[in-house]
Amino acid sequence: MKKVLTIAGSDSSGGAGIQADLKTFSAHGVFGMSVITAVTAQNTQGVFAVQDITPEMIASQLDAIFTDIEVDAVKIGMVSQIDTIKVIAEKLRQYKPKHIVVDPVMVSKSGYDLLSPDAKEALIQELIPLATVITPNLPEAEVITGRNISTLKEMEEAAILIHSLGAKAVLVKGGHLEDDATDVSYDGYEFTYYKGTRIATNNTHGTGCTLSSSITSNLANECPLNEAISKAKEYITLAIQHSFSIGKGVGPVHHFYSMYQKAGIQHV
Ligand SMILES: Nc1ncnc2c1ncn2[C@@H]1O[C@H](COP(=O)(O)OP(=O)(O)OP(=O)(O)O)[C@@H](O)[C@H]1O
Ligand SMILES: Cc1ncc(COP(=O)(O)O)c(N)n1
Repeated sequence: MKKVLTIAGSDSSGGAGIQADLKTFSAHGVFGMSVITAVTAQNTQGVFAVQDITPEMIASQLDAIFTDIEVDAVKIGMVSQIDTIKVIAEKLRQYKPKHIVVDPVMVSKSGYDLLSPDAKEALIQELIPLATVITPNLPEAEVITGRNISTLKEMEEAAILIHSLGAKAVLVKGGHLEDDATDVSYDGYEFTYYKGTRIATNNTHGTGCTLSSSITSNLANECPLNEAISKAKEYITLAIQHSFSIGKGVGPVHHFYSMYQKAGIQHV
């Protein structure tokens, strides 16, 4: 069984962060491990408090995993602070996992800063050069490039710019577009388009975490990058189609559909 690691924050309500990542890993049949960077008190309505884990504790978690277990792919989500980013980058440069998927989480769907504003530059300089693929949504791509992005053409231009910062490939996600939820990737040679019809639902908590964890699982399972992304796009589309309301705000996506489907069991 392939072994995958998420380095991310905990979402107490289970829709995003570490919890979404581990659910996605299980649904893909890979063995999930986690390094927790921050604990958030959040629910479907908002983020109410954040406690960052110390850089020393993050380093210890990474050492514990990498000195014992061969890791097939890593995903990075919420990284919170400059020192958190620096220690993660240092350890990943030391242990050199084959695949690193960077989801540059900045602001939650509910509008809370999950990345300290002064840490944006560190994320760009330290994590982008390590990325097999980086998966910004439109607001994140705007912060990284300093440009406004609202069309497919502007998404392509942003992908070229972010690629030039050192990522091997870039996937600009269209979840925040007005029309279709089409994503575009660029690997330095060509663009690939992942078409998605917009699903009319408010329950999209953790879509980005789920997509990046699905890509990570597929890379661990030795899919070439474009196939890893297109399978992940199918997975997130099904997960959004089967999302549901819990609580009073933005509900989570459904993670077990592919398992039910494989087993021939009706979705419940
Ligand atoms: N309403 C929707 N219908 C269909 N696909 C969607 C919808 N919303 C998002 N997606 C898709 O979900 C994936 C994640 O994109 P999105 O832009 O939502 O990421 P994100 O903003 O980083 O998510 P999050 O911040 O919740 O982790 C992309 O493939 C995007 O196209
Ligand atoms: C710990 C953690 N990581 C990531 C997100 C982003 O997800 P969303 O944009 O859906 O709020 C989050 N809310 N919490």
